[in-house]
Amino acid sequence: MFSRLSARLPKSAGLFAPDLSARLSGQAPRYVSRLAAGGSNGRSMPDRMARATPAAANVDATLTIRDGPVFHGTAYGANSNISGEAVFTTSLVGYPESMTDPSYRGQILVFTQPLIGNYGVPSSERDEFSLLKYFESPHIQCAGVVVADVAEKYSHWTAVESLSTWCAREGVPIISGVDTRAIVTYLREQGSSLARISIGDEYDADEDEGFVDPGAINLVKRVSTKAPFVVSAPNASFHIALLDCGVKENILRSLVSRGAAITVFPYDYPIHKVADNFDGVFISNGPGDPTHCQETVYNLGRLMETSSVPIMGICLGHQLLALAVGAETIKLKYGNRAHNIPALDLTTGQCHITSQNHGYAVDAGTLPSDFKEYFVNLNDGSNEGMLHKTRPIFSTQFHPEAKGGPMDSSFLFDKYLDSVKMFKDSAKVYRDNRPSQLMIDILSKERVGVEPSPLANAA
Ligand SMILES: NC(=O)CC[C@H](N)C(=O)O
Repeated sequence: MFSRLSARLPKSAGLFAPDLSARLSGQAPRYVSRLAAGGSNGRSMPDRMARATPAAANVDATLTIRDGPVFHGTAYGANSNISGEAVFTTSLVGYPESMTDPSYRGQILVFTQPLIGNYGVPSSERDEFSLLKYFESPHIQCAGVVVADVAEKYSHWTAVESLSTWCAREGVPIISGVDTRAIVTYLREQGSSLARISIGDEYDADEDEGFVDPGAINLVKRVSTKAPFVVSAPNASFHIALLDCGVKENILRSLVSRGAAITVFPYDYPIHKVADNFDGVFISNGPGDPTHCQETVYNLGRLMETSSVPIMGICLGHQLLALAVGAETIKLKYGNRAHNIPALDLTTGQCHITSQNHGYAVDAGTLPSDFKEYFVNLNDGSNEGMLHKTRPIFSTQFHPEAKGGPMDSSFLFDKYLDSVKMFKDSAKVYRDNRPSQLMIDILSKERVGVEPSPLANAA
């Protein structure tokens, strides 16, 4: 496998030559870019769904970073030209989980781990709660994949197909045989950037309109369920309303495996109007810029004003809750995407190794006086959570459900559900015959009307 990698590298290095010795000596790396030549040729990106066929063997692929370098490699996966925001992840394993995480919608995922695909791709098997066992949503969510060396041969007891076959079926291209060290060096220094993967010999070097900016789209709308559905443990003893901004299966599993019933609502559902029928409200992870979800921010503000229900949010859910209480979010230069990021619990002094995938963060300095910072990132000092000083409301920027990643912080689901149980027990109204109980029987048991990822790039 590595022999093929090194066979491809000289070609890539000829087009893009980061001077690593200069970098080691502390000077800025030099990039040789082909962007200087050529103008727009007016060719637009072909519709990705129309070309969702496997890339032929030994076909060239190009990764073009807007206003940046161009990398040439080999095409795998789908024969599709795509565009998105190039971001990198330093996770070593968990590519099926990351690629199906709706928070990656519209992004080109660059793996720093040089070999991806070696344990193949598992099946769409479901567990006892009807949740996907091995994926975080039913489809690949990222727009494209960049990897130094894609493994065509795979081996694992859960594997049913190769990474390349899976991507071809899902309309997602892979570019391999590129120097991901150089790409990640660029993204770290310039920040997450718009980019394109083009298959075949031709590519548009600087056609601006060919770059789709997922930051300008309400991606949450694309990944959220279109109608409420229910996930429930048998004999569930409490009922949670979850706002689906792109929820990962393992968030649902983390709640139902602890005895919850969950009604999952579309992200813009007026949750404040139904919260009284539930024992807790949960806000999920999701893609894109949190400021695009103004309706959700408004609804959450009303919820916190009108109800004392326990609330927990994860990642985008954390950012939306923060916006709802008047705090601000910022875009990070290149974000945090990894499975080993240290977050310090400011209430205990304990450090937890966390799973993360985000490009935005809450500005802790803007939190209102009734909230305090809960966790802080020990790598870059960014905010990792907030906690209401007196009420059962908290949220985290990292992912306590992991998948992939370490389970250090899964205790936060117990903490949340303890407050849910306490709230239920202390409620003055008898809560077991509420309309929400009926919903468990009549609602769909799966996400409703969610578009597969390739449509994210359609006009
Ligand atoms: N995982 C998430 O929920 C990501 C949140 C948000 N889209 C961000 O990038 O910051």
